[in-house]
Amino acid sequence: MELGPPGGSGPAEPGPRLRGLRGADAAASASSLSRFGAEAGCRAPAVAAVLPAGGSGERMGVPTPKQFCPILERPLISYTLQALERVSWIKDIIVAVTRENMETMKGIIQRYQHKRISLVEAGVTRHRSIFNGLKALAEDQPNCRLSKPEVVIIHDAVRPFVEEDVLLKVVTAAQEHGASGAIRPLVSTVISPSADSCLDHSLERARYRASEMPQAFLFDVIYDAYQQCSDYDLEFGTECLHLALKYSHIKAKLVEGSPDLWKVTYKRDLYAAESIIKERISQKVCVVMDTKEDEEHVGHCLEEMLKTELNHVKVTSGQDLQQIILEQCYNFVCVNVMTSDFEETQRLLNMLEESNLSILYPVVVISVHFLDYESVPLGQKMEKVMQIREFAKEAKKRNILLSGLLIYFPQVENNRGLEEQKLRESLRQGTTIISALIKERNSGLIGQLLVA
Ligand SMILES: Nc1ccn([C@@H]2O[C@H](COP(=O)(O)OP(=O)(O)OP(=O)(O)O)[C@@H](O)[C@H]2O)c(=O)n1
Ligand SMILES: O=C(CO)[C@H](O)[C@H](O)COP(=O)(O)O
Repeated sequence: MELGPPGGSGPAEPGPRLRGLRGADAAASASSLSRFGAEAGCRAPAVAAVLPAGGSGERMGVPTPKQFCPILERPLISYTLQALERVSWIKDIIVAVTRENMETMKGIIQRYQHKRISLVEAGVTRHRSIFNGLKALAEDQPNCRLSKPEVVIIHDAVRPFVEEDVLLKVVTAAQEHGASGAIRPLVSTVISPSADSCLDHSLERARYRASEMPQAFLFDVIYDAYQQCSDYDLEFGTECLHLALKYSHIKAKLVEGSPDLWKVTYKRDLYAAESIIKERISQKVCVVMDTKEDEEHVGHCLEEMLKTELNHVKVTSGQDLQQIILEQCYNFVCVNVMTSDFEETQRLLNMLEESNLSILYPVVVISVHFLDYESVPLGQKMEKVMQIREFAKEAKKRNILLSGLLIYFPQVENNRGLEEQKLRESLRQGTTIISALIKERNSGLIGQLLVA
């Protein structure tokens, strides 16, 4: 079986087109569904997805509905859309949003270049929102523009870390069983309180599971269920699998999901989501060298030190920058030896601007300058380095977080041993600073010239 993304290690492929990448990745994703189907003895079904996104996020306790809350300055829902739209075999993605948030949603689709999205109006409950989404795909509805899929995925807009492998599993199981949903082991025991708030009974935790999303259904199974269900179900129901059982008599196949499928519900979940995203985009660092200089070996020393300090991170040299950008590296260390010019950094910034890399994630660029700032008077040499503020202001407009780092590099040779020791110390300190800038992605530090 060939699954799409590599086990959740990297960020979802961006909606905007990164030149050259999308075609190959999309083909791999499309073939994953047909191969999986062939192995299971069935053909690849037509698949669409419905995303309820019409809630107000009361439990989050902030005025903005949680699906529009920013994570690294991008709304949460955009991450979920990104995770679904990179799966090429999902033909249509229907998003249910309230009338008052319709323009906001259109703005998000445009700004982050999301594809294959149709909007419908949300209902006053989650079930009503989902029903509206299904109606947009049903052939019996007037003005129906979309074609009815064989299988429909239902996924909450506030579960951003859904991977292709679990989507594939629920879709294939739905094709065979009529309905399927992701489950997780329970974290806490479920108990039932009596009317006077005393324990009535407790469930045996090992026998129960938490029902998560995504879920998938043969379209007719779930659409028929929604058409038959009562106002009470639509008003108070929380489980689509239950509707399929109650009204279409289909027992859903349950599929084990990953811990990352959890629903962003409370404020702390936003912090958790941000940490996961930061961690994912910090896994690769590219070191770009100024190859004109003789002393470039210090650049290589820095590269080696970065490899030891960030031992779980892939540190590569930037020989083929185009390729590295295509591979979605979001962190660049631009090494300038014995110069305060920004030529190399500027070249990199231009390339980043040409690519669409920073549309979805902030890209960190650290302009490193090896300078003998102890014996050379700072004045003239530093003038150029100080321009970093201006560069950074411009770069920020394109979601690039630029900061500068001075590493002590002795020019005059007097006490070799001592200078060597000072250089190593400065390199070590520089490595720690670089690591912090990449991991934290703090836009408050842009334009700063840090000294190691
Ligand atoms: N009338 C509604 C209510 C909820 N949802 C969506 O259903 C998903 C899961 O619901 P939930 O986590 O309960 O979201 P909220 O209702 O927004 O949260 P809360 O219960 O805290 O108010 C979310 O994507 C939410 O936007 C929806 O489309 N229409
Ligand atoms: O996990 C789910 C389905 O099993 C839903 O996300 C959850 O039940 C939605 O319920 P609510 O909108 O009331 O939070």
